[in-house]
Amino acid sequence: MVQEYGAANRIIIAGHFNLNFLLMALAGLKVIEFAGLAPGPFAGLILADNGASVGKKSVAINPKIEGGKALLLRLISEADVLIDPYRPGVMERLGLGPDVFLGKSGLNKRLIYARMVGFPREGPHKDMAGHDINYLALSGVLSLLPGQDKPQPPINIVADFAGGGLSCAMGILLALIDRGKTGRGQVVDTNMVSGTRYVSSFPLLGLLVPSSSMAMGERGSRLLDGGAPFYNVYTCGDGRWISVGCIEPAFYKLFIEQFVNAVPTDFSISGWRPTADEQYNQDDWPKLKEYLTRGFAFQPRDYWAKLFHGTDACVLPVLSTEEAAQLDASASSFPVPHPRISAGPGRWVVPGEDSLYLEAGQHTVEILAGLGVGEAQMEEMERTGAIRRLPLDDSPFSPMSKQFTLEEVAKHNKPGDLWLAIDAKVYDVSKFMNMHPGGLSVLLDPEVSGQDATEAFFSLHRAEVLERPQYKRLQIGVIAGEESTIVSRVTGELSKVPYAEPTWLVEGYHSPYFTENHRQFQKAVRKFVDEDLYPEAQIKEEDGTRVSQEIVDKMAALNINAMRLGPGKHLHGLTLMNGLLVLTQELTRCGARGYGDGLLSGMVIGLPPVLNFGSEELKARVVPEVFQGKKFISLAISEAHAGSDVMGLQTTAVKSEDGKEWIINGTKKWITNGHFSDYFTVGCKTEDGFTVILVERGPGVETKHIKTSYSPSAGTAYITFDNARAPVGNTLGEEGGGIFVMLSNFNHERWVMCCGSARSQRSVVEECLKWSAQRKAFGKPLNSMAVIRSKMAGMISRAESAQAWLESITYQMCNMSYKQQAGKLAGQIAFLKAYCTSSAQETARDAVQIFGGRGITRTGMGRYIEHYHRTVAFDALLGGAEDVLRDLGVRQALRVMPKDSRL
Ligand code: HEM
Repeated sequence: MVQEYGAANRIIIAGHFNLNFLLMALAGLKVIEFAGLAPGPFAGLILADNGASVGKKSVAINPKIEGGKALLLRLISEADVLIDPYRPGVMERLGLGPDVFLGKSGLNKRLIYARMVGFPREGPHKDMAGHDINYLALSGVLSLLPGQDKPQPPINIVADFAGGGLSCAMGILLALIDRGKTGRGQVVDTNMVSGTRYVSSFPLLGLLVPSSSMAMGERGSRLLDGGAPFYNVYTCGDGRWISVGCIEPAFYKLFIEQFVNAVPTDFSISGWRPTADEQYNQDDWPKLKEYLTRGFAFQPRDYWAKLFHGTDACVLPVLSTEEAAQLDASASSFPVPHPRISAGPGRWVVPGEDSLYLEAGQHTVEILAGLGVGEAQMEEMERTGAIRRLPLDDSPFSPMSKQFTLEEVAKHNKPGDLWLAIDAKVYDVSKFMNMHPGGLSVLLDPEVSGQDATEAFFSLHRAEVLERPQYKRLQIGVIAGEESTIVSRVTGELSKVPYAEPTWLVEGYHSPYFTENHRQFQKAVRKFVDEDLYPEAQIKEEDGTRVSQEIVDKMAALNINAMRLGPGKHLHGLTLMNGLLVLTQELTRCGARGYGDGLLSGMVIGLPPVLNFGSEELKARVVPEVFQGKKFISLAISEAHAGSDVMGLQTTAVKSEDGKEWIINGTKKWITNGHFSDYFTVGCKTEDGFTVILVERGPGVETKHIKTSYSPSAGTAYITFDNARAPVGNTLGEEGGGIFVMLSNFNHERWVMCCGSARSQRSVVEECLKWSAQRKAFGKPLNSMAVIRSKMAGMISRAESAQAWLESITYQMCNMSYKQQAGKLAGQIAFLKAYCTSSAQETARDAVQIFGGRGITRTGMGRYIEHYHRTVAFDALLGGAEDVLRDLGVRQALRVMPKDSRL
């Protein structure tokens, strides 16, 4: 079926019907991209990255069939932009040319009809096939490019992506601006030959100016094409490369003097050594080139990179793509969209693994359903060939409906024709086998190829592997008469594994604290976590980008943001979902520690001082927009100089001469969410002692990412305040009374951390129980060994006692005022937090022992355990280090010791 659909008939829709990306530049824009080769999708990607969609969706429609064409007309009539990547005439022949939409009685006069062809639309090559290299050739630009004997193409970057895709996207943006003024759409015409010439304007114009570097010399002998020795790439001692680009005499001087110093003193080219003032003496260039070529070979690349780092010598290492990805703040292998637009820093959606594999027709059902096309109509259209949709599990077209016997499967046991059965499902891995991350040989093993490989599979993969779309579609049917028995995560449901849920959620147990309402509430939050939060958390923890605005908006709509601050006046008038403990514990289940903190934990600890100690005017301005997820806040207390020791802080705030503003100077470190915060609740040293002030991002406030052991998704920042200003009205609490502001905050912060820690210990218990049951060692399941069971006993006891103590303290909190809590519970909470985090570390260590090598591997079976173990120390430090808290607890107790007590 797939093959019947030629490229010209497939449609990619980069647009979503119900999106609400208010903060992104192209929010709500619906783009229809007819599937083509690289440049069209790139133009679509640029639009999608800026808000036109959450990633692309694919619908497969055949426009040559009656119903298909009608559908297309409808879709395009509702679109803002259409991207046509076909040769001239194709769209017209399909009856979908620009006139149909933009003409006199056109169907969509606001449509921006972007067309992209290789050769100029009117020229002599217009009907010919071609590729990047041909467009480059015809543009004249290829003749300028370096390469021995003949020019070499610089992959397909210039014509396809710069001259084609990028130009096309720019044309669309220009047309959108124009539409904003006139209300009318128009045709945007891009061809890659002219586009290439345009992006090459400067070199091409340079050729016309006799004195320019482009006009001097032949290809390969010019300033920027490898001719100049000081603008070149050299191979270093370790075989890696370094780039040199010091064109300006001042930069060259810096470079050459340092270089000559770095090579052995007796090194020369037959007695010749370069000098700083002979840079442009072309007669010396061959000698200079040889000098640099041999000179760079004395040392490895990174030696040179370090030597010139931070200087103006313009010498930088040629990084591999992997190294370059690491340098990116997000350390993402997927390039982050560019340019960044300050209105929404980092608020784009980086495609996850799923959207890297877009299959024609993957979203046909979703998109047509959005148009109101019913199942019966879709079925009919599929029958006539007007549409193609990918099978869905529960549709009659699902592979579930195709049945095979194990004997039939066994016939497909060779390279190129390889099937296997896993958990009563049949997979055709013929095409996948060469890409299998575990290698080809394991799949060709006689015990596996054509066989029921369930046991082999589950001892090496997490069940969720088969749920990823790119693997799910390998399934071609089921084994007749057999039923799947393996359950991985059942979205929204409680786990059946013992101790995987707190007792109040387990059937047959009772609780003095929780009611049916709480259970209902838990169910609602779990659904949100499993369906929306978990998938995004897994992607973003890896790619390091922050929580999406879509999730923030959803949490705002559910009033989750407001609820996370616990009971109080701020909840008045909001649609309430009860139970902060429940909420916090469920959110922890997103299973991604950095992302979890990125999920506005800055608000959880940074906003209460505003709520409880801010002026009415300040609260009215700040609180609603933070709850609505429009602005972000963080708590900025700790410094490189002082962490748990609040009185040792060095950031100062002094009043301006007119007494109206605070002027703040100093630095803050490890500020969760700081990198994307608009507000900072800052602890400052003032004349009267310690004062907390709300500072808004503005002049004098800079934030930098700190690379910690968890994901940059948390936005952990180093903040500098250089004469930053805040109105005196932004003071939280009394001047000099900061310690009281913080004390009431500490209880809340620590208690929240206990909720998270107790819940994640439980998740580790679940992982270990499952793994020790399915993993065989020495011929028996791991859990048949007493040492393993003993470790499990410790883990379970710790998780249960943390939860029980937490529930008891929470009950006390519910029945005490903040003031009473400060007196009676600060010590209890401090002890609990220290207990939670120390037991968490013990549990993490034991879990790694149980998982073995997998427990230190970031992908595969042990990935949660690896993640947990790597990030568990955060809790033990944030909100007060363990020893400090324990001591605080004892000191609090000593304070209330009866003076007259004797043994
Ligand atoms: C539809 C079938 C299969 C799919 C989609 C699949 C997919 C994968 C993936 C994604 C990985 C990377 C590890 C991870 O991230 O979890 C992997 C690893 C591996 N696979 Fe498969 N696999 C399949 C079948 C099998 C079978 C039947 C075997 C039989 C022995 C096998 C043996 C392995 C091995 C040995 C590894 C390396 C495990 C490690 O590094 O610990 N795979 N596979």
